[in-house]
This record gives sequence, structure tokens and C-alpha cells, in this order.
Amino acid sequence: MPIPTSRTLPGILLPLAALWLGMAPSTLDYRVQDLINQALAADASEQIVIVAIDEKSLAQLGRWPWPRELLAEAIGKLGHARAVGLNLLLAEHSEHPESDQALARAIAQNGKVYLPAFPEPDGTTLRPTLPLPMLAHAARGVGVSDFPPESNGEIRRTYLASGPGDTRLPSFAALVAGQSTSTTSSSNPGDWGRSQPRLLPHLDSDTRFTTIPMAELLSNNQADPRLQDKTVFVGVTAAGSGDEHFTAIQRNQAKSNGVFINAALAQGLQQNTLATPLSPGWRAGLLLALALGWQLLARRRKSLHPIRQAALFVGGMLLGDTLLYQLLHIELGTATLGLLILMAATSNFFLLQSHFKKLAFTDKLTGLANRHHFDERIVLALQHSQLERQALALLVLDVDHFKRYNDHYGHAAGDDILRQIAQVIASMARSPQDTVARIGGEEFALLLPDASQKQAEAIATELRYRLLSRQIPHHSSPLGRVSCSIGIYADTPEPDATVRSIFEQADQALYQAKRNGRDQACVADGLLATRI
Ligand SMILES: Nc1nc2c(ncn2[C@@H]2O[C@H](COP(=O)(O)OP(=O)(O)OP(=O)(O)O)[C@@H](O)[C@H]2O)c(=O)[nH]1
Repeated sequence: MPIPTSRTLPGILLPLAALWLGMAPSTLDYRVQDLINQALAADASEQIVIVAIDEKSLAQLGRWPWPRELLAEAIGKLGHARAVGLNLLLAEHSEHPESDQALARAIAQNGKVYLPAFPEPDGTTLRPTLPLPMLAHAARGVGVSDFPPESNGEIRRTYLASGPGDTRLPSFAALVAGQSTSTTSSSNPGDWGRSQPRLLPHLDSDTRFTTIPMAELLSNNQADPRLQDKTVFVGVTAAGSGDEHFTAIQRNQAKSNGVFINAALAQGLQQNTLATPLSPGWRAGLLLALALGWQLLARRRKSLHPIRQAALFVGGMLLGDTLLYQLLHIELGTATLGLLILMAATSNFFLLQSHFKKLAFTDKLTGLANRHHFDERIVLALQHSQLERQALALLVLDVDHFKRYNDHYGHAAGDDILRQIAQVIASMARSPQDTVARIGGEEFALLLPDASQKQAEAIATELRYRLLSRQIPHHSSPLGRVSCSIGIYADTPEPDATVRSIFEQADQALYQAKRNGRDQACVADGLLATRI
């Protein structure tokens, strides 16, 4: 019987699952990755400041949108910042052209202002919503703020370059952070293209970016020292007024607004800590390699407990995953595979358990119950009969002249006879409650709970008949064929009856059958045995 290990069912399923899971990270992968990364997350950078259009500012300065002169005034107070990211949608003209002109003048005067473009759906593709040309012209640069959501609606990644075909734009946050890389062009003009994917960073949940309410900035007549040489993002933070998205940037903050996401991204870029997600092909390949690695480990280290083996592997994978992320900035997302391996190892473990249990209770040659199993069953059967005052029958069967058979035909042929006799006895079992066992070299037993003497005798007769009908030659036996002798105990056990006393009576009857000339069954009747 093959031992069911990782070579069988889990051995085939695991690599397949690794390939399948490799094509896309699961929510479980995200959660595990978030847990690890949030535990190792950096504090919010002191080099980044948010100028917030918050509830307080809206209460003081009126409902959004504000007159653009107000924004122009704010930009005028940001002249000493290192760079200013104006995270606002400024695609439409305001009612008064002079407002737009004032804002354009302030942006040009500041000289370090960057504006965002946002991808908007347009039929089956995306188009960038760009700032007004006069504002874009005045700005130091225009970058795209592209955060496509995952299948679960979360925002986890961005691209350092994206846009329609040849006009692919750099990332807005990268421009503001001063980390913009050269952009590539697409071979399919018109299609929205994305390249250089990056995962959003994780920040310690107890830290905050320095945040200055817009109302406070505007009321301050002097240059705010907190803004000196800082990377500044200006945007709406007031709940319900700006854009809010599900992200895992901070543990205690399920939803983040766009200005915060861009600030966190800029920090990751400035500190060079952003991870690159693996392409599906690479991910699938690596996960497959890990799954196969586990198989190899499972085969080599047979001595190791399967659960311990899996726990070791899962621990190793999580460590490897963390190191990959922290050192090489690659996210693999092995949590699902780890869980699968644990499940495979657990199923292996239980398969092995049941396999070994079966081995421990089974006679290898005949597949019948072994002596050990039989002893357990007869104890229970006797107890039950005594409690219920029910009949119990035990048939003990011994092959006649078996030594001669072995001597004449050889041991292997003898084995074959034992297997054939086992089949005949097994065919006599009435239900799974009956136990058929090989209890010695050429000795078998049939335990029949709740069987009367008459039933036991009928079964013994039928058994001998079935063996006889096989007509197995045995030239060293006076009968010329294989035969057996049977001793029967069949009674309602007395309260003081023991397994031993019952066996003794069945053995006594068997001895009687042998003495009477073999090829017969005798039933124990007190101490006497009667031929049937
Ligand atoms: N082939 C084979 N022989 C076995 C096995 N176990 C025990 N035997 C043989 O069974 C024989 C039993 O011999 P005995 O106890 O003298 O009994 P017997 O020859 O059947 O004589 P009676 O029982 O008096 O008819 C021995 O020769 C054992 O070697 C086994 O697993 N395979």
C-alpha cells in the first residue's frame, strides 16, 4: 500500500495552486503583507508638510471651491518651500478670468509648483484631465495622479509613468518629491499605458505629517518656518469635500485622502523604500519554485513531523517575504501559498495517521484484522454481550496439515493458501460488526456478536463448504485437498466469563475437531466439544 505523502494529492495540487495563485495576489496576501509592513513601518517624514483645506479652514474661509485668488495668496506664502504639489483639480475656468490669471501669476512666481492630471474614464479607455493650459504653463511641471484600485477596491499601487500613448506623464508625487524618472512611450498611441509600478508605502500609525490648516497659513503674515525647504502638498482633507480611498498606508486609518496618499508616496520615493510588485509571470514562477522546494524538503526530511515541516517552511517563507520586501523592495505575497502548504501538510499528517493506524490493525499478508485488533474487538464484544445478556459466537479456524503443505509446495504457495482461506472467512462476515482476523500463523478467528449457536454452526458449515468447493489440492493431506478444522464457542457469556475463558472453550473445540480427524467443526458445550 503506497504511503500517502506530499508525493500524492497535495503533491500535485500544490504546484498547480502555486501557479494559479501566482497570477494575482489574494486579499490574504495583502493582509499578511500589511501586518508585516505596518509593524516595520517608518514614521511620517519631517521633510513633508501638508497644507490642508480642512474643516477649520472651510469654516473660516467659506465652502469649497474658493476664489482662486485665495489659492494664489496661499501659493505666495509657500515661496520658501522646496517644492509645492497643488493636489487640486484645476481643469475648468473660474467665473472670473482674472482669478485664473492671478493663480497662474502666483504659480509662475513661486516657480516650484507642480500640478496634477487625473485619469478619467472615456469609453473603454482613460483620458487625462489636465489643468488649464495657462496654469500648466505657469507650473514647474504636470504629473499624473494615477492610483488604479485593486479588485477589492483598495488602492495599493501607482505607476511612476502613465498616460495616453506617447504622451505618458511622470507621476505627480514623483515630480513633487524630486524623484521623477524619465518616461517611456507606448507603441499604442491612444491607449492608457502604465509603467514602473510601485506599491504604496506603509507608515507608522502613530505618526502624522506636519499639517498646517490653510486658514492658518493665510492668516500668518510671516513666512512659516515649518515650511522652510519642505516638500509641501496642498489639498482638501475635510471629510466629505475631497477624495477618499481605502488604503493600508496606516493601520488605524482605513480611508485616506488623495493629498495624504501623495505625501506618503513622495516620502517612499524620497527615502527609496517603495516596493515593486512582481509581474504575474514572475510571481507564479517564484511561488511554483517555493512549492516545489517544499516538496523537495518534505521528501528529504522524512523524519521531520509534517506539521513541523510545514510550520518551518511557512516561517521561512514569511521571513523570506519580509526580507525581499525590506531589502530588495519586492513584494511576493506568499501568504496564500504558506496557508496552502500548511493545509497540505495537515492533510498529509492525517492521511499518514490513518495509514499508520490501518497498518497497526491490519494483517499484512491477508489484509484481515490482526491479533491486536481482534483482541480489542473481542473485549468490547464480550462486555456488550454481558451487559445486554446477548449471545456471542467465536469461531477459531486452523488449516489442516499446513506444515506439510509448506513442505510440499513451498512457503510462497502456503502464503497463497492463507490468502485464499482469508477470503473465504471474510465472505462469511454478516456485517461490519463481525470481526474476521488472522490470529496466528495458520489460525483465523471469526467473532460473531449476537449470533446463536445455531447460526454459528450454520456459518461454520457454510465456511467449510465454500473452502471445499474451491478444491485446492494438497497432496500431502490424506484428503488430497486443503481443509480446515473449526472450534466454536457460542453462548450467552456468564458475567464472570473472560476473553480467555471463551478462547479456551473455542480452542478446546478446535482441539477436539483435530483429534476427531480434522476437516470438521466442533462446538464447545461446557468443557466438552461436539462435532457438527
Ligand atoms: N506459508 C506460511 N506458513 C506459515 C505462516 N505462518 C505459519 N506457517 C506455518 O504453518 C505451519 C503450522 O504447522 P503446525 O502448527 O504443525 O500445524 P499443521 O501442520 O497445520 O498441523 P495441524 O494443525 O495439526 O493440522 C508451520 O509449518 C509454520 O511454518 C505463514 O505466514 N506463511
